[in-house]
Amino acid sequence: MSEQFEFTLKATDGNARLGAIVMPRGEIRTPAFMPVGTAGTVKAMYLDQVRDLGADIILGNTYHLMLRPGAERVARLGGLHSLIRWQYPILTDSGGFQVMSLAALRQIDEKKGVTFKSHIDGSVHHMSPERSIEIQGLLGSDIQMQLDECVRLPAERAEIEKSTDMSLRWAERCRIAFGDQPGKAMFGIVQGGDLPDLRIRSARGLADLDLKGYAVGGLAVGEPQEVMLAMLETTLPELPTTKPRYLMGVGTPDDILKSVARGIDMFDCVMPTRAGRHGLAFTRRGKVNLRNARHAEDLRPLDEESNCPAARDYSRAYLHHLVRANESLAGMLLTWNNLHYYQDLMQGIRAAIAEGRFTDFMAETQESWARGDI
Ligand SMILES: CNc1nc2c(CC[C@H]3O[C@@H](OC)[C@H](O)[C@@H]3OC)c3nc(N)[nH]c(=O)c3cc2[nH]1
Repeated sequence: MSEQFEFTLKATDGNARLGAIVMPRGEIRTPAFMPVGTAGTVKAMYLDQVRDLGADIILGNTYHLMLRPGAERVARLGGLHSLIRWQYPILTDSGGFQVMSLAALRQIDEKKGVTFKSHIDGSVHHMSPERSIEIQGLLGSDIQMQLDECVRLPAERAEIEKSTDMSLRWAERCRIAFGDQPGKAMFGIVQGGDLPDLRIRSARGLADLDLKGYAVGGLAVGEPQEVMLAMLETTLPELPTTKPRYLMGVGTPDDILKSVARGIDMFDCVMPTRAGRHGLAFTRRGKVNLRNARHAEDLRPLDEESNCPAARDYSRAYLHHLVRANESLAGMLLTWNNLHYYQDLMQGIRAAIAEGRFTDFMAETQESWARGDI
């Protein structure tokens, strides 16, 4: 395996970027959608299916994996890649976000980091910036995220400023803890809430650390889409064009199109997998809720023109039955359909940027959704 992490910008179309990250475990074509594999599995999917759909990289999550099976245990078992049988790149989040959204009894101390009780068994855990990087190393993560604090919106300026400045200092500690690991990368995470001056301060502070990549955090936390997009327009010009930009937790297909148009290279979101488990299908003609009784005797497939068997070969009537019966196969087929739809969208985005027709592609895609599900 080569010891490199090389991002190449191949083409631009407006602010939309076509690129690739070459790493020892494989190449990541950007704009990329990264399926979420929080606890070492992309729920309801076999990982060779995930790969066949076009995923170049999947996500793992430090918070979940440190609690179960445990970071040291994963290391003793040979690391995440061999344990879950995924030989390609893995990006792991640092755990801060899940601590704030899942754990009980959370305390944040700038020096010590976060102290929290496991939502699984109530055990108490401490995670400093250094420990988060150590855990991600034990997991064998290829792209590691700094420990940060993601401020929920709406929030007071004072709270956002204090948290953003602390996350910036934690980025420096994580960079030191990460050290020099050829072929791996540590990304900083831009915070700043919905305040442009703090977004700029955070982005410039991280840019000064000369990291291998930059995530835009603190978004997709309930703010309106226009606020998210405005923060991208404020933040992205402050980040180096030669490094990948990753918008955390985003998003719907429409979010992705509009964020690519503003210069984002990487996305992750539980939407396609979680929605699939709840009976919701993403299609070229918009979303279809298979729980709805109108599908009960509809023998049409989700999309007769799709090359995904889950979209092409099963009737809506059968999918409706499976969803209503809460059968495992419902989540399996709809997750398969949804991840196929997302990766097909990303492939269409990459081709459109390469051919200088991204604006038309975006408009045609949005019009197709608007025509609705005939
Ligand atoms: C949904 N919106 C959203 N998610 C977010 C996540 C979790 C993504 C992580 O959460 C898991 O998916 C639920 C995935 O494992 C992913 O890993 C990177 C964030 N993580 C960090 N460290 N900092 C942020 O500012 C942040 C913002 C987010 N906004």
